[in-house]
Amino acid sequence: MSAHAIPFEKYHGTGNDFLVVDASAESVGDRAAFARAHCDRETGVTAADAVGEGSPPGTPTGRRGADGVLFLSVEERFDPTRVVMTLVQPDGSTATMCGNGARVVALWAHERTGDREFMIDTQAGTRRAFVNADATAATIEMGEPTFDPRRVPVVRDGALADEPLIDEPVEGLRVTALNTGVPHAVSFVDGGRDALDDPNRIDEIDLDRVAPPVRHADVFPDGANVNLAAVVDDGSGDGPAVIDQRTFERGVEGETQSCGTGAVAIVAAARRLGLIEGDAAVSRPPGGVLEIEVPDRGHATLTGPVAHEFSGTLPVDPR
Ligand SMILES: N[C@H](CCC[C@H](N)C(=O)O)C(=O)O
Repeated sequence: MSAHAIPFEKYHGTGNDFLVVDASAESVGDRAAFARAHCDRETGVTAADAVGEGSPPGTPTGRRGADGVLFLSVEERFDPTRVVMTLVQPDGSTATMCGNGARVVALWAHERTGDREFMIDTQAGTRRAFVNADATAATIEMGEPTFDPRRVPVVRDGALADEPLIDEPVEGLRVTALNTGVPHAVSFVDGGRDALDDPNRIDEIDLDRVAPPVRHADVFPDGANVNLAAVVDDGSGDGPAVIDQRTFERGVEGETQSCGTGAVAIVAAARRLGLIEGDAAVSRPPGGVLEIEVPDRGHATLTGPVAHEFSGTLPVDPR
């Protein structure tokens, strides 16, 4: 292991946790190896790697490792300030977009610049981001979700080649396929987290068993993140719809505490299937509460809490 260590910071948005490295100040030659080593849930980064000020161990996620490394560079010569974001995942792959990661980027950039509005350059496009007045939450414009099979992407032969994949069986789950910056499969189940009497409720499903065949199905040439969703309130009364969420993430190859592109995908799919009323909804992944808007046209938005956990240094070459 090389002795050379670089500064990092750890943040999370609704339990989706990320290491942040300032890519304009630090150079990491092998980003995939860095992410694989330090994101590992058994041997990766811990609060014990923290130095200086920051929250003590027992921080909100409190777990070893992370769901990815955000390599960021701020470009203050633009107005609003731009931040170039690259997310390298625990398996070493790069994701084109990450909703909770982009919310972390906004808070990180706010803490550096004092600004509240940013343009974040992702591989899925440039996204506007806002930090709230007391810097406890951030909103991201997420682009327009698409069900277009060429853009999810979904690949099928013959007459189905140009058809979107809507509420159809794939490897044992009924799913709807769409892209919200990254590919998602959404499967609606009956009981929400609190429906304790329902044997089919969302938390009774063995996601680590049912998701991988869908995630690797031939119809998804780039793979897919796999979401379970239960409509708890359809939004026909007072207030927005409420949906419980669980997501198995490509690149993490496991369930995460929260997924922002997944939350947007669930709300967009629920609208498409006529399961909810209105264009605003609340999604409740295990790690917290996200607010989503999916208007008929234009950007979806994603809002939710985001927090700094601790700062420290890590070996740049962990092999
Ligand atoms: N957690 C992220 C999604 C990362 C995307 C990634 N897992 C992939 O598609 O490879 C989010 O909040 O949107």
